[in-house]
Amino acid sequence: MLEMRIPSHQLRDLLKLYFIMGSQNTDKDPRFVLEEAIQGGITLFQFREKGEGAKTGGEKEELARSLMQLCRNHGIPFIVNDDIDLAIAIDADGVHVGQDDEDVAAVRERIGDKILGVSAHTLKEVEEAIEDGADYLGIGPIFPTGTKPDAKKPQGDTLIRAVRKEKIDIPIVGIGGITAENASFVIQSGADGISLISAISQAASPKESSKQLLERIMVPLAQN
Ligand SMILES: Cc1ncsc1CCOP(=O)(O)O
Ligand SMILES: C=C1C=NC(C)=NC1=N
Ligand SMILES: [Mg+2]
Repeated sequence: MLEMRIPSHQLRDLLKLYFIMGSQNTDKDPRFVLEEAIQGGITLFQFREKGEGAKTGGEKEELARSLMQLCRNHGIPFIVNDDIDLAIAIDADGVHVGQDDEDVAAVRERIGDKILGVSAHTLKEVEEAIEDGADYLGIGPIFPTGTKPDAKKPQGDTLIRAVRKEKIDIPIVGIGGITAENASFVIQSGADGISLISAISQAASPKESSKQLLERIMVPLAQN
């Protein structure tokens, strides 16, 4: 059937509480963690099986399918990080790519109208990503993070504010070291949501942590 790119307002709602996880980000069963996070109110999920201890090949695909099913049971879109082949093979709802991954325009060509997220660290990268067909941007790291060893220098809200100052209103999610304590700061900078890994994947209760994060951003979101 005729498909179309997701409308920005719909995507903004999805980006509110964007949980990202791979099996390497938790000592628990990732399926349990995701189910809890969904119960706690996450609005979008990204499967990011990458780095030390990550699964590969068939094991990775099997976990992806299992986590995607949990999302599908609750109407949560399922995004795959970096691995375009996997995203297409399992018919995921979208992909997220970084600056060192496949060329964004080429990815857009391959995935059709699926959701396409791009990481950006400078205004130039922001403008290029938009030109190449990105639906949303992941901007960060906002704060220091221990989760991504090769993360760039933390930039606070500088770039998000600069983008909004340029009247560029593409959906934006902040990322990097985000917790319940600093979540509102990210929204106040002009982001449409927060994306994070350890604040939920390493929480004693992923469900309670998700709930608390959502509570912390509701008011700031209403003021944007
Ligand atoms: C994938 C990624 N990109 C920039 S920082 C980061 C890791 C975010 O993990 P955490 O939310 O645990 O800081
Ligand atoms: C690096 C990333 C930046 N932003 C998002 C949303 N996901 C990522 N994997
Ligand atoms: Mg990447």
